[in-house]
Amino acid sequence: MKPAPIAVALDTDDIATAVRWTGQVAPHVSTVKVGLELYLRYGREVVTRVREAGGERLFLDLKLHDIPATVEKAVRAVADLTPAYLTVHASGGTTMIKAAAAAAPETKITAVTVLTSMGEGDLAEIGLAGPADDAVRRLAALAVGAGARALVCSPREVALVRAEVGAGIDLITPGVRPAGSAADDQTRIATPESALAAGADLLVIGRPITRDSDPGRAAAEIAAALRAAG
Ligand SMILES: O=C(O)c1cc(=O)[nH]c(=O)n1[C@@H]1O[C@H](COP(=O)(O)O)[C@@H](O)[C@H]1O
Repeated sequence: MKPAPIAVALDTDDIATAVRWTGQVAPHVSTVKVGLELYLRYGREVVTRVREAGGERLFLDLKLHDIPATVEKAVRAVADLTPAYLTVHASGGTTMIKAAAAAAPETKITAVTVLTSMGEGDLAEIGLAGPADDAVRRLAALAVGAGARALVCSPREVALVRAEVGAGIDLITPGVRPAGSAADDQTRIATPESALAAGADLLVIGRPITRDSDPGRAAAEIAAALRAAG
């Protein structure tokens, strides 16, 4: 069976746990995501170990955001790991995103628009009053213009981002919660089925899978629900 378009967020500070989760979920999902918690502790070793455990297609979520020269060198430092996706913050601007894209031609530089944890109050506090939509749309257009080949936004903005950037750009949505699952620190959320129906290409799902007593079963259930809905 074709694996579901899900990237499981391996958010743990323990490499053995990340390897175990990967073995459990890999038969059911297309991608695994290594983020800051794991990468900052173990570096490239974790990428090797996760791949050995079956997590061949890698989403490296380092959310880079710095001056263009520094981001370019940081991207170059991990380019040989050939992640399918590598994140930068879209708010780093055009020159920074261009530098990232030039440094890793084989990887889809993935621009994070507005974090899915941010609600209207958080946005107002940093000077982005109103719903997230406008900022997400603006940052999405800027990032694609600068060479980003994938975007991260919440499931609630997928349709408007697709209308803005068209086909050919991968739209990736965290903030995914199966019905009845705790929201945790996520604010702009939707169910897996509705994120996919809205046009997402890849759903990032962490705790609803990894917190389960059987992450393999949890991933298989969400994958089956997506197949049934599609
Ligand atoms: O870039 C990301 O992956 C990301 C962007 C964003 O806006 N929101 C967001 O939650 N993420 C990541 O997606 C994952 C979501 O995990 P859960 O909330 O446990 O499903 C975490 O690893 C976050 O770092």
